Amino acid sequence: MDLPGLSSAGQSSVTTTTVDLRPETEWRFEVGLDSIVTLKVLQGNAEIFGTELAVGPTYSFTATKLSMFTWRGCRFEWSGDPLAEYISEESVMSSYANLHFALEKLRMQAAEKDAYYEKEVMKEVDIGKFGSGQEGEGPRVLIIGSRSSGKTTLAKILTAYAVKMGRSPMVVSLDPKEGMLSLPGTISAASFSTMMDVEEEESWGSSATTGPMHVPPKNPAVYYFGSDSPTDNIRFYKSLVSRLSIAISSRLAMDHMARVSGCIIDAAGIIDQKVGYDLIDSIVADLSVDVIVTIGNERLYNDLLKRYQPRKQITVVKVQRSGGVVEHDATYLRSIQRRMIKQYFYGPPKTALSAFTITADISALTVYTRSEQSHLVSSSALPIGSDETTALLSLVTKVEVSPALQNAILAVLHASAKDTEDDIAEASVMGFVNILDIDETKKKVKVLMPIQARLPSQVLLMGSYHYLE
Ligand SMILES: Nc1ncnc2c1ncn2[C@@H]1O[C@H](COP(=O)(O)OP(=O)(O)OP(=O)(O)O)[C@@H](O)[C@H]1O
Repeated sequence: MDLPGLSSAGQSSVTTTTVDLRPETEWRFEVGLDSIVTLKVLQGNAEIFGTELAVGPTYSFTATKLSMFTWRGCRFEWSGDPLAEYISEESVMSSYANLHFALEKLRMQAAEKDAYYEKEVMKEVDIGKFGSGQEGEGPRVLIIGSRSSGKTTLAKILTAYAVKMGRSPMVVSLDPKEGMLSLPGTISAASFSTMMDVEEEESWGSSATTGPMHVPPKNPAVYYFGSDSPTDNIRFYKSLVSRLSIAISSRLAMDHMARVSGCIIDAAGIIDQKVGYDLIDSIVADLSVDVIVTIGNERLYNDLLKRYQPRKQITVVKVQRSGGVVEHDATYLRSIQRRMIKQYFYGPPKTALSAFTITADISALTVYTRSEQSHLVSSSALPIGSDETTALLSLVTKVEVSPALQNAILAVLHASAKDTEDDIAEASVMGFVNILDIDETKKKVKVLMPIQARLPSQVLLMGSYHYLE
């Protein structure tokens, strides 16, 4: 019998589907921006991109494309309105697991050497010198493939498996359009020692540059490139990768666990022979890469093999592309980026934050943007004897705080207004703000911040991202 006012008539019933997933198969599903899919593992073991799901709790997903894989089989139930869902028997997970074990072997060797060095050599060595390329360092793995080949997914799987074995790999995202633990437009690195949040797969979970969170935040080193593709300004991009590599080396020098765990580097999908190979070269050199993994591209694999195999310390391997990888079109990418920006200020649905607005004097802010790369001065136009690099325009240029900045997302830099442009171009990111309003008459600017605080630095870097609620 229905209670008055609580009639079941007209209620939409939620259909739950129970599925038995056979060993070494995966359930792939896509969830749209405005829908939710929930799933619960009832028995057996299941993981999403290497991170294990617990038996019992309900996980919910929105705006994502994922695969739940099982090694030994599982029973689960799901409900909701996915854009697509199917079971695939053709998983590439065992080849990814083999790659993980090969890397693990290198980590074990590194740990042995590191223990010897810690004991025998460290007494006499300044710890600051014990950085990149030294004995006792785990593998530095660079993942390369064409766009939508599953690079980020492989990076997540290798990270999750390493963490499961008690490692703390330094994960490096060099793909600005994705923004690992940060906003789109950034490149970043963070040591991962705890499980990833499977419900926040697209952004690798939360970071300390976001507001307060329910899972322990990672503390990434972040640099702001300001747009989606490294080719938008190769010179600035390369300079930031160099800066990031210095930050990584100094973090590794201080962290024994991260040092022997090595680095997992997710590159942007630029692999054409002209710009792409040059970029790969500079990443390999800057980040002292010693293992290159190519995904599903025979020509790329062979080209890189020829290029790097003769250098004995670099190993080039290939793995298959998963048939489950879904291409992100431009509209989807923009929606995901918009969602990441919104969550940065307002929190994810399960931990809503109250963003905070402050008003500042226009004169108090110093805003920069990266210089156009077309400003590069040709050496033939330089006076005889001058060096091209010293004659280049600075990588960043000051911009007026004007209504053109309305809705812009600005990176708050670890910098002071007195710093030179060269210092500003190398500064890392503390967090982000959103310009809500600029009143030129009153000379005031309204700024949205993720937490209630004073603006921690008045030096801001503008990119191409805007946000309007
Ligand atoms: N086996 C799978 N089943 C379902 N979805 C998958 C699978 N593997 C990857 N995906 C999804 O496919 C999308 C693209 O994968 P991913 O981001 O790893 O590729 P990428 O090579 O890094 O892409 P890009 O070149 O755009 O950076 C992601 O949304 C990811 O979650």
